[in-house]
Amino acid sequence: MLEALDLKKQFMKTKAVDGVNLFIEQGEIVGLLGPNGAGKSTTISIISSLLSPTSGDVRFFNESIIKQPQYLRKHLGVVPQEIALYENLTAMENLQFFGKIYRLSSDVMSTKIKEVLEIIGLQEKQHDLVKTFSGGMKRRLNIGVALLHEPKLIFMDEPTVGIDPQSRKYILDTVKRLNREQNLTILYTSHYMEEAEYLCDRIYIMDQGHIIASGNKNEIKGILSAEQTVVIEVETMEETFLNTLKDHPSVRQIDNQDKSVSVIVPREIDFFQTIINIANENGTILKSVQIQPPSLEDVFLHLTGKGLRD
Ligand SMILES: Nc1ncnc2c1ncn2[C@@H]1O[C@H](COP(=O)(O)OP(=O)(O)OP(=O)(O)O)[C@@H](O)[C@H]1O
Repeated sequence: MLEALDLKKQFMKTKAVDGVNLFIEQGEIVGLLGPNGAGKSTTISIISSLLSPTSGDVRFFNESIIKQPQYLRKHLGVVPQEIALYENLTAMENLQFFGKIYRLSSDVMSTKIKEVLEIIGLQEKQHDLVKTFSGGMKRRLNIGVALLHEPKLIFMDEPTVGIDPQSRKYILDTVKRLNREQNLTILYTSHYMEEAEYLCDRIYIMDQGHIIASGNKNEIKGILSAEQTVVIEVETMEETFLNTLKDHPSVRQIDNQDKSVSVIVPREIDFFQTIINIANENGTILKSVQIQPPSLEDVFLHLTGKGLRD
């Protein structure tokens, strides 16, 4: 359906996008994941035809969108990272305003607005001013605007940033439902690996302008198939415990959050006794030690050396 071929975008000295190749098949939910500044938003702007690449091409149903963006624009909905709504208008007035921009006839507009309000669950708030909405409700309306002209393809740029867990779940379930029931194709960018695990058929992981891994969830986790994650919960921990683990020759990666430490070590190694010894020698009281298969977050850490939310 859509293909990006060797995309590059340079802003002065910054190579924001540096040779990105990706494709999206009809009916898929594709994840584009990466930390801040990885180049996700720039990639989305280019493949939405809002920004020209320094070089490379984007094809929508085999036609270059760089020469002919109109066909893509007709069939594409974009949910931008920044909320793009009029605060002093009601939800209904916002939808009507954007409906006019899409040049919907008044009959089509009222049917579509009704449908969209139901999808985003804001029927009861349709006459309320947007400035009275919570962050989650604004995000939902932002999605509603992108659905008005019945797009075939939708790009969502971190639609769950900064909202409460209930709205987040609502948005994730709406994305799944739109894909399943309306065969909407979705490109979804996020910092959250668990969202990608829940939603996406295929995933691209991006860092510093490059795609550093791609595939379905199992293929990506397979990158760490020779390794295991040991999750250590502690009652109390001395700094030397962490430092000794960090310096241990079998430890490939270590991540510490509060009273939990997770280390990636080769699968064939029995690390259990080693951890107990290091804890005893460094005044650390263990609560539990568990061995887990690698998560997508572990793969990310392994590939980039940093957490997705760093
Ligand atoms: N208009 C611009 N002018 C100059 N530099 C830019 C511009 N837009 C983006 N950049 C730089 O390009 C790089 C990639 O930015 P981009 O916003 O695409 O990343 P991102 O992965 O979407 O990050 P985030 O998750 O924070 O939105 C960053 O170093 C950013 O500072």
